[in-house]
Amino acid sequence: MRVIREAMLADGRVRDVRLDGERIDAVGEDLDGEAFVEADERLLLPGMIDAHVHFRQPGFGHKETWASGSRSAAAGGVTTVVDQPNTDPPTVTGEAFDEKAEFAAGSLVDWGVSGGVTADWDPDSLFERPLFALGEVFLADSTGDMGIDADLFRAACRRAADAGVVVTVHAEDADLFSEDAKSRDDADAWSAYRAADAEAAAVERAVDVGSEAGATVHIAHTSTPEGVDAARAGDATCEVTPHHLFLSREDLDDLGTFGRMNPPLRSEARREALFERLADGRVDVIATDHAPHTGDEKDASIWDAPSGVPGVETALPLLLDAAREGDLSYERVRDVTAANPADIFGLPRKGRVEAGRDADLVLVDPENAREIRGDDLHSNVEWTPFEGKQGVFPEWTMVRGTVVWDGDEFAAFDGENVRQ
Ligand SMILES: NC(=O)N[C@@H](CC(=O)O)C(=O)O
Ligand SMILES: [Zn+2]
Ligand SMILES: [Zn+2]
Repeated sequence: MRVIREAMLADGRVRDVRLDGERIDAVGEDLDGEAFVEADERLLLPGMIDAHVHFRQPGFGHKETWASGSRSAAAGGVTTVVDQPNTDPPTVTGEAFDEKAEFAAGSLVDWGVSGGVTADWDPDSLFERPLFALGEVFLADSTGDMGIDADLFRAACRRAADAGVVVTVHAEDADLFSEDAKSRDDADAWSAYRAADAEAAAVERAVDVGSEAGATVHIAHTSTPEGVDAARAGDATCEVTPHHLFLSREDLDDLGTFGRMNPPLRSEARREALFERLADGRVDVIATDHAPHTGDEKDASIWDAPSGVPGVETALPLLLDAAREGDLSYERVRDVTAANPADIFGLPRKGRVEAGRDADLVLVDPENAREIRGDDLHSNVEWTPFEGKQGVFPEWTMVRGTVVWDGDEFAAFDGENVRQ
């Protein structure tokens, strides 16, 4: 059996990790076996589970494909991705799920597909499929215009509760958007329009409706400290994106319409308060909301540009750089990128460097930071909102025992549905 020798784990222990095919066989000292990698105390982490990506197929393959999106994931240390339902057709029927699953079969990393909710969804056929989660359920319109009303949300929560499936929620309350901002045409107008207060109000409603229905609620891309606090107060889990942790309204002068996304960038004070909640354990999950649009599409007025930014390849590198700077512990990085999403979404084989789990692993030299450049990334869209920031990228990424990215090239590998 192959052994990764003397790897530093997130908690600081130096251990050998022995692999048996697709699984981790043992974690210990001086393990027998054939040396596969001398880690020399470089950091070995469980691969990131990115519970929120938009890989765009079927329907929008000019923005991203499962092939390009999953290569980008692998190069960023992500070993499992979960796709969202705002494709064409939207993933709101069993048949649409099957159509997307055929595209997903071309993924280089393991994957899940969530089912969505619209007025013409078909819950009976949808819940027959191996859904990763129900969601993201859009309480306000975003890309794809899948916003739904309160009654349908309640009904959807009941169905999810019956099926034992987690509901993931895009929580913004459009009634609280600030119409005044519509007279402006600068990039910051989007942040003024989709006001910060509109998030916590929607989170509160979502956790109330969810608990009444007996559903387990997870708040997607929580962008404000008030939103995180409301989720915790209501016993919901929450995820936060890298863009809301590493960018704020102050960056919009540079980003222009490329910095438009939902929920939008917030004030620097809110960004700092969000980061504090990441560092101290109040944030459960980091997920990217990787939402690529082409440069041509983004190059429009603030009211016409589509919402969303890519991020699947830069999330772990940005977090590892924050850890290198001492702003975050490696244990927190491990928990929010792997251990917690595995627990919240029920993936017993993923998320930890532990005997019996899948060998989904990332090796990094924690001091080796480099500049993030859109040109170096592997998404189909050749831009990043994090251009010029520092990132610590993986030396290699392994999915179920196969090195799918060796820092230079991708292997041929078939990712599998984590729900099957
Ligand atoms: N976040 C975004 O601004 N856009 C997402 C949709 C979404 O997650 O709301 C997209 O699919 O483009
Ligand atoms: Zn969303
Ligand atoms: Zn999304």
